[in-house]
Amino acid sequence: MSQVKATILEVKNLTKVFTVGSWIFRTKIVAVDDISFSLRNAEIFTLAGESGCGKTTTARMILGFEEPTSGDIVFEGVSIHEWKKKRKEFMKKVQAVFQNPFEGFNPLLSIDDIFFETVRNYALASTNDEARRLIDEKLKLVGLRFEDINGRYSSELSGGQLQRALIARALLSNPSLLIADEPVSMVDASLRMSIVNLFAQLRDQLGVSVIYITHDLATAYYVSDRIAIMFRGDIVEMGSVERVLTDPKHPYTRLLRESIPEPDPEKKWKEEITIADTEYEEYLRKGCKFAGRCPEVMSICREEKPPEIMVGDSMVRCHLYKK
Ligand SMILES: Nc1ncnc2c1ncn2[C@@H]1O[C@H](COP(=O)(O)OP(=O)(O)OP(=O)(O)O)[C@@H](O)[C@H]1O
Repeated sequence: MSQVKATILEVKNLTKVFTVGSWIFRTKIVAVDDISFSLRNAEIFTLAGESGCGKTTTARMILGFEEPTSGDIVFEGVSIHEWKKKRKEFMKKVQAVFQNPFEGFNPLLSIDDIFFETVRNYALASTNDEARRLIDEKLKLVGLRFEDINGRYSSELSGGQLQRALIARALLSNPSLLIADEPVSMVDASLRMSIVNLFAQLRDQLGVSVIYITHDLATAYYVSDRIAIMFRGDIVEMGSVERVLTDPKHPYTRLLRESIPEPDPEKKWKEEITIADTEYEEYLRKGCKFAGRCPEVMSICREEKPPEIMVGDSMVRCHLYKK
């Protein structure tokens, strides 16, 4: 009998509006526009879409780094507003793995020191021996040994080794949720699959849930259970990865599957944001935000935002499927 897994995270009508531009030209960007999804225990859920669709902003709100404009996030049955009062406990349970492994460790400290510091910070062990055993155990899970990090600095490890070490450090506190934002886009192409595979292994061995954020539909297909495709702040399609990527319903998912751009390792978050006017328009469009590019556009698409429509077991936000 297949067991229904418990829900670990619920994202409810989450919205984030940024105001950008100079005082002469100010405009609003609805970076995340009323999105809802839930994540079950031991599930890998991918947020995919082009640059600027709101994936990272969603992750930052879940992690508590960004305040939602409206909506709620409920983790293990407790709202993030409540978790704010227990920040350290929350951070033990929800760990992040970011894109650039070279920025993940303080270059002035040896990696073993950083691991011991994390153990101390979260009070995860009462003796040095216990700390060492814990560190060994987590390194082993990601295919590293203590000798690989002992007395070594981040500049001495390869990108792949560093990303594994970052994942091992994230596991020290036995988190129930890992948020991995483009974790392999700066890792050598030949090593990407092995790192992505680690997430599946951690899900299966430890029951960890993972939010995997990526541009790369190939690794998403390989590793995820479910996927949400985002476009200009909206989730336009969501369902099992098998269904969404082999039989996409939304015209944007179809387009994305054919023309997914490579993640750009040079690209970093910039304080100053300049995007083309047409893109601003897309964020603020009142009907379907994809209407301007959709090969199957109808007049209603420019007028009304499509509702969430269930097609089989998946959700599609597209007027084509209105009954
Ligand atoms: N702090 C901020 N201030 C103003 N605008 C922001 C801020 N953070 C994000 N944005 C804007 O919100 C939109 C969504 O950005 P976000 O980084 O969430 O997208 P993304 O899908 O993760 O893209 P990428 O893959 O490039 O990181 C973009 O237009 C971005 O420029």
